[in-house]
Amino acid sequence: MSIFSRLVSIFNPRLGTFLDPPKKSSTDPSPLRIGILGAANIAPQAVIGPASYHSGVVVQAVAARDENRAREYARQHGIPTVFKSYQELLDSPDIDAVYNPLPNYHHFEWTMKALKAGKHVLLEKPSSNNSEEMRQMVELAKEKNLVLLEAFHYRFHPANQRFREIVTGGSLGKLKKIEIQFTLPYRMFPKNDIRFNYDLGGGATTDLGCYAVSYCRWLNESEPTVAFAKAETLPGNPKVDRAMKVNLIFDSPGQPQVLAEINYDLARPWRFGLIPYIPQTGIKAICENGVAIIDNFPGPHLFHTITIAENGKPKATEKCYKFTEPNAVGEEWWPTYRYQLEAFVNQVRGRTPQLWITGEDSVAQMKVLEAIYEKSGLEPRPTSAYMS
Ligand SMILES: NC(=O)C1=CN([C@@H]2O[C@H](COP(=O)(O)OP(=O)(O)OC[C@H]3O[C@@H](n4cnc5c(N)ncnc54)[C@H](OP(=O)(O)O)[C@@H]3O)[C@@H](O)[C@H]2O)C=CC1
Ligand SMILES: O=C1OC[C@@H](O)[C@H](O)[C@H]1O
Repeated sequence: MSIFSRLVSIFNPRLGTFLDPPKKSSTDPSPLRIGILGAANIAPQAVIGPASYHSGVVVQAVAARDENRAREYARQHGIPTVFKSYQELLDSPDIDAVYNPLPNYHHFEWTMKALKAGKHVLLEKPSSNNSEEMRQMVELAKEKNLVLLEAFHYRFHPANQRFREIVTGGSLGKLKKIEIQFTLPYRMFPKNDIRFNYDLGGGATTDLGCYAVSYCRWLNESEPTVAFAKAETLPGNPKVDRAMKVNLIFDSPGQPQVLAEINYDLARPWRFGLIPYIPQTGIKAICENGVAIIDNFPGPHLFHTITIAENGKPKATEKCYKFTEPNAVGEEWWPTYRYQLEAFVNQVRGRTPQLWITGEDSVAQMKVLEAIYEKSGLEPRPTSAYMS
């Protein structure tokens, strides 16, 4: 245990355990063997860490464009096998499932190739660069009877499920308006980050906006129209949205119209050019009889508060790190990604996961992202050259 996690443990045992989780005491005799495409920054958080305390999974291999990079990454993260290329990993009979955290433009090609090679795929968000790409991936996964999951990890965490239950559960009345902020300060990502690269499918909409859109669609369980979308771009980078303000309208028969006001920014300029703003990651749901707020919806395992202000009642707050149902799986310190991995493995193994994101959901999601780019006047993200 590092000195840092020891110190954290003293003040917050839950966070301390999250930082230094107990290793699994045993591994299933035939665990799901995951291969990672690319020595990606996000993989330790999203898969390698969570797999280290999931008895049904091992991270078996990594492949990178540069073999030495893959070797170093494997050494750092204790991954037993290194492949010289992504295709070599896909061709291996020792890999059952693939985690695809490549830049968005490459999601389609390498997911299609993985499915063709008979591998299940955990695919990073956004699933693709457009709905046609995702439609083809979903079709192939179905044809091959393989699992394909867009990694919207936030949905699997009890805090977000609890927030949705509060908003849609009835006592606050019907939902009328949603406000979402997802902003990160300037310099959080370097200028050459994949997020600012049009050819790789970058942009604030594909990177951050996708969460906001996904959340609103989940709360409404219907598809919106894009009423307004105004982009801000970086100097010299006119095709990439640094930030965007978006209004979505959900108009379901028999329901009040719901307006979603969304604001996201990948590099929010500093106050007076000197002081970085802290990240904003909050959602406010305004209903007929009150308001509910969740802060930190993308990373509720680190911290979060759900605030409920029902008309005529004192304001209440809740925290929800664990499901309360008697047979529910999970620990207070589990991150969103661990809950997601649980669902992915259950689905592959033919056990019903507690929550799932269907391929159809991910296709519809991409339609909204396309519509946002269209409304804003920015070009659509480029379709993969691998598209037949
Ligand atoms: N679920 C979540 O919480 C998060 C999800 N993401 C998603 O994960 C994906 C990867 O993000 P992140 O880990 O930050 O990205 P990285 O910058 O770490 O890139 C991931 C991999 O993409 C490959 N790559 C990088 N640049 C290029 C390029 N110019 N051309 C071709 N391939 C390239 C590299 O593979 P190689 O090692 O083989 O060279 C790299 O390891 C994105 O889709 C992003 O949206 C990102 C962060 C959080
Ligand atoms: O969760 C996230 O937060 C930061 C983003 O840039 C990243 O891509 C996203 O998935």
